[in-house]
Amino acid sequence: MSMLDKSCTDFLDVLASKAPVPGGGGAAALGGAIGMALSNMVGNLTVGKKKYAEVEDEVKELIVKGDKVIAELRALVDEDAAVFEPLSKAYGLPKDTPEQIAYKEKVMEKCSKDACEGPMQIMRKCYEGIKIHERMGQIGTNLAISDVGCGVVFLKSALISGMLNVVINLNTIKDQEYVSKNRAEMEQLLAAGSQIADATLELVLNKIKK
Ligand SMILES: Nc1nc(=O)c2c([nH]1)NC[C@@H]1CN(c3ccc(C(=O)N[C@@H](CCC(=O)O)C(=O)O)cc3)C=[N+]21
Repeated sequence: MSMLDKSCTDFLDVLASKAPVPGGGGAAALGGAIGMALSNMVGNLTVGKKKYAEVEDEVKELIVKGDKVIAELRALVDEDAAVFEPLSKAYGLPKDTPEQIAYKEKVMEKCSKDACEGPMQIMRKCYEGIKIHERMGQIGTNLAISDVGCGVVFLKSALISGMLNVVINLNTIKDQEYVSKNRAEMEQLLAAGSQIADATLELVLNKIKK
C-alpha cells in the first residue's frame, strides 16, 4: 500500500514511530508536494478572473507544470521509503569479523548510493517548484498571494530537508567521484533554490504588508 493512501492521522503516527520509514526524506517529499499544491491553488483562483485575463494563459501553464511537480513529489514519498529501507537494514549488519566488515562495507556503499538518489530527486523537484512559485508570486491573484509565500516556505524547508538527507548518506559513501558529483549538484540546488525562495517570500510580504 502506498504511504499516501494512509489517512493523515495514520501517516503522522507511523512517521512519529520508531519505524525506519517514512523518515525525513519522505516527510520532505510530502512537505514539498503540499507547498506545490499551494501555488496551484493560487493559480486556480486566478484563472477565469477578468482582472487577470492578460496572464491567464501563463498561469494555466504554471498550473500544468505544478501538477507534474506535485505528482513527482507525491511519488517520491513512497520512492524514498523504498530506497531508504535497505540502508536502514544495512546500518544494523554485524562487524565482528573481517568477513562481516568487508560485507557490510560493500552493502553500505550500494545502499547509501541508492538512498542518496531519493533526496537528490526531491531537491531537484523542490527547485522546480520554487521557480514556479517565483512566477506565481508575480502574476497570481493578490487575493491569495499570501499562499504563494506559504507554498514557497514549504518548498524551501523540503529543499533543506532533502539536502540533510543527501549529506548524511554521502557520509557513508567511499566512492569520492560519486560524492563530489552529487555534493556539487546538491550545493547548487540549495544555493539557487534558497535564494529564489527568499526573494519570492520577500516579494509576497511586500505585496501584503500595509
Ligand atoms: N533517503 C533517505 N531517507 C531517509 O528518511 C533517511 C535517509 N535517506 N538517510 C538517513 C536518515 C536517518 N533516518 C533513520 C531512520 C531510522 C533509523 C533507525 O535506526 N531505525 C531502526 C529502528 C531502531 C529501533 O527500533 O530502535 C531500524 O530501522 O531498525 C535510523 C536513521 C532516515 N533517513
